[in-house]
Amino acid sequence: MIRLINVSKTFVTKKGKVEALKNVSLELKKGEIFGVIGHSGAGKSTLIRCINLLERPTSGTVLWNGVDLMSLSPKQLRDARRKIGMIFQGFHLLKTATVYENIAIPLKLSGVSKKNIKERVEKYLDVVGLKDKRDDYPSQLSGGQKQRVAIARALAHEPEVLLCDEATSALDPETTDAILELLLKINEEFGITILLITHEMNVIQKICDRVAVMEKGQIVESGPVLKIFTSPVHETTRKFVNSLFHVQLPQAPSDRRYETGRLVSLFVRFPVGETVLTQVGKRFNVFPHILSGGILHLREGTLGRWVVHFTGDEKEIEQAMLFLQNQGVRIEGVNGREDFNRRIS
Ligand SMILES: Nc1ncnc2c1ncn2[C@@H]1O[C@H](COP(=O)(O)OP(=O)(O)OP(=O)(O)O)[C@@H](O)[C@H]1O
Repeated sequence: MIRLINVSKTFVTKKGKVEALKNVSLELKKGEIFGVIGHSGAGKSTLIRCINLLERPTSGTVLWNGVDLMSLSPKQLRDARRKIGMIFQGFHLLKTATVYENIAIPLKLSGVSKKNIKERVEKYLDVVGLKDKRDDYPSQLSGGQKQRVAIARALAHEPEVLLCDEATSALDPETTDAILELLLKINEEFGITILLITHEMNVIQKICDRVAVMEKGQIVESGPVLKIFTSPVHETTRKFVNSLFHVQLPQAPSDRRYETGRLVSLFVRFPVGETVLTQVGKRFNVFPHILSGGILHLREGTLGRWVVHFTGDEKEIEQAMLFLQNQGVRIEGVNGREDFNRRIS
């Protein structure tokens, strides 16, 4: 539905050139929620703004349902943009207009009939749960309520895609969860495709189907969320994934407690994860001790990541590792302790 092909964006500033995007390619599929994560300055905002040409790429192609957006006339581009809604971290509401007017005014400017405006505003205020706030002004609303108004305003144009530019970054964790729930509902009930950018891995975890990790203007890794969380390859991706599991690794190699046995990090999908360590304990003469880790609920399923110290007979431990691998568990040596963890082939 949206395809970026080798998109680059260079800003020319007084201090010199800034390559904000370097040959970025990605495809957004109909009906999915796609997340782009990266640290500050990675190029996320530039990327999302290039999708609807709020920022014109320096080179490359932006395809919208097969049409090159950069080849369109201003009128054609305006029409295409109506199908691409956007919400922002700072909400961008009109301070002197009521909630109702904030949604109605852009519809009026787009030429929607009076009757339709009323119907749509009422419908989408209901969808975002703000019916009773229709006559309030933005200054009377909480951050979460302001973002709901912005979402209703975007939905009122009945877009095919919703672009979310750090939509939850200004909100507290509880309000963030409520807005993420709302985005999920919009995706499921109205079939609206969502592309969001964020620097928070929990946003990716909770609602995304696929994710791309950005660094220095490039996508360094991308794929289905469950796969990326189970087997992150790039160092930046690993750090983002670790940030969610709060995995604490034993200090290596000075800690003598782990000189015997096997110290490993396990990535386990559920339902396998529910029983796999109990099975290991029963089948083999080994004792697994979980040192740290946690369980994450992703849109696609549940994933556990544990740092486990296995003690017991060395041959039995080897068998247990093979058993775990056969159950689909990914086993990684713990940082700096690969010498203790003989390679498992
Ligand atoms: N209009 C601009 N003029 C000059 N440089 C810019 C402009 N917009 C962005 N940049 C630069 O491009 C790079 C990428 O910025 P961008 O805002 O896209 O990153 P980001 O990942 O969204 O970061 P943040 O999360 O902090 O917003 C940065 O080095 C930034 O300073």
